[in-house]
Amino acid sequence: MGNYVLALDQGTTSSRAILFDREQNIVGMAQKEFTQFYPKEGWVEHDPMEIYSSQYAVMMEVIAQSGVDVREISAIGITNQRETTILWDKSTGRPVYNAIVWQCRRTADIIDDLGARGLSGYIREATGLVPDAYFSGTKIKWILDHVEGARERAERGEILFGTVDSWLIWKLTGGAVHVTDYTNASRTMIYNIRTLDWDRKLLDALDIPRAMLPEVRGCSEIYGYAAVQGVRIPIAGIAGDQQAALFGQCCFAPGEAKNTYGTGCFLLMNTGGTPCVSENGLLTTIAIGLNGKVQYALEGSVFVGGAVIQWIRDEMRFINESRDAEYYARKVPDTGGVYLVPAFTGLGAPHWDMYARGCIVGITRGTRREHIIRAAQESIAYQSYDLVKAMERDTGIALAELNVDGGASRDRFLMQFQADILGKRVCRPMIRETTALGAAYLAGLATGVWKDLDELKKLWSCDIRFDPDMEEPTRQRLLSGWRKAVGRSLDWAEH
Ligand SMILES: Nc1ncnc2c1ncn2[C@@H]1O[C@H](COP(=O)(O)OP(=O)(O)O)[C@@H](O)[C@H]1O
Ligand SMILES: O=P(O)(O)OC[C@H](O)CO
Repeated sequence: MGNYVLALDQGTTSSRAILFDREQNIVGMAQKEFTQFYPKEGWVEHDPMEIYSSQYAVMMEVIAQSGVDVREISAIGITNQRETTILWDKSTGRPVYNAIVWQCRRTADIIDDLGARGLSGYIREATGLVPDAYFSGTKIKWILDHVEGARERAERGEILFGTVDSWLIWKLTGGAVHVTDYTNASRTMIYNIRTLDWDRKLLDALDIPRAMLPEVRGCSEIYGYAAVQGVRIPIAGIAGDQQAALFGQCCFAPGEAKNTYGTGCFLLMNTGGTPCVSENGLLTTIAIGLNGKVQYALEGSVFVGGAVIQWIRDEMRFINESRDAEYYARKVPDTGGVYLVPAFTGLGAPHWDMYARGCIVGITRGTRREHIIRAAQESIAYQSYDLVKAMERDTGIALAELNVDGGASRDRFLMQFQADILGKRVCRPMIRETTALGAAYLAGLATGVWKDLDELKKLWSCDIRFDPDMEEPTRQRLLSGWRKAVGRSLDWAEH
């Protein structure tokens, strides 16, 4: 058995590969951004071939760069942007359409139609999800409806569906394996999280043939082998990226939670072996499936988190690099009363408004670029605040502190503001790449690199703590402004 585990982390904006050793040290890391397509207002697509080629390139790069002999790599773990939907031709391995990305709003009317047919309650009950264009189900239907002959071919099993994990495994195994795991299946809106099977009623409602669906497996087992430099490496772990981060933060027990600041923000709490139903706009989802048993989680999903910094950088051109946001935010003592609500693709939890759109309010003659940059950063923390409060109301558990990770968690201004606005300590772990670490854990557990969860927990440690330092009246005043600003963005787009 080798001494290394390779994690492939296929995110919304980039593909990453990270090589870990047994002591959980990062031995090598490679990352590649890939193209985002916005063919129409509110639509978001990726090229599945570019997803695969960028992921394959970083995998090879990290191996070459680390100098590790491939025979020393025990296993590959896969983690991925969730819900993003890919359909491909089984015989050629070619996608039949671009990947429809989780953020894409094009299927909002299909959701409205399901609601009109009285299925909203059933969707919540069976899948744990709030009916929304976010999830894969309506995206599959859209492709089947719009690509000529696709439904008939899917019925014959000639066209396959997969989330990004399935797609990567299919490609890496040379078309031999068509699987997904419980966590990714739980994000499709066609998977029943209680019976642990694809849901017949929802498949019928969306006219999705069962023959095109992958087999759903546990998160830590050998699914197949990838041939790398002539060596067969087992692919032995799969989890959607948010669940992988929860696992990578060692939130193995009920009540343990983390918040990830990536493209979006995702707060997940492990709720144990029975699904916990939210009354505050959170999702019930599968946290992990190990040894034939699943654990559930409550999740708050915010669509635009770190992505608002990219928008400030790429569309507004206020900054050159994401890390400059912190510098400019600190140049002003506050936002001067400005709020930015980044409802660019609607609002997720706790509002679930597909027709909300972004707004900047409170602008005066004195508003400067710095104020807007700071308002953008603060919006990430306010949205996360709303998630924490919803979760505390649902579970009756007051979080003692917030465990954080993800690309935007390196922004110290943001982390301090998060602690201030929450009135809670924020704790950032030594390894911020917890998503990849979670995938590595799953693959390493399946192949004997690590013995059990206790061994993993022993090696985990918090690196930096941010303690709250804001007067209560200020906190309340800022939060009340945020609530007013959110009100302005709701139900904006025509429908
Ligand atoms: N120094 C920084 N300050 C603020 N935001 C950042 C910084 N670095 C990265 N980000 C944001 O973090 C996000 C990328 O985080 P990452 O965890 O890599 O996301 P994903 O897995 O969604 O691709 C981007 O949206 C980016 O704007
Ligand atoms: O790519 P990320 O890290 O923003 O994660 C995307 C989520 O999985 C979407 O649900």
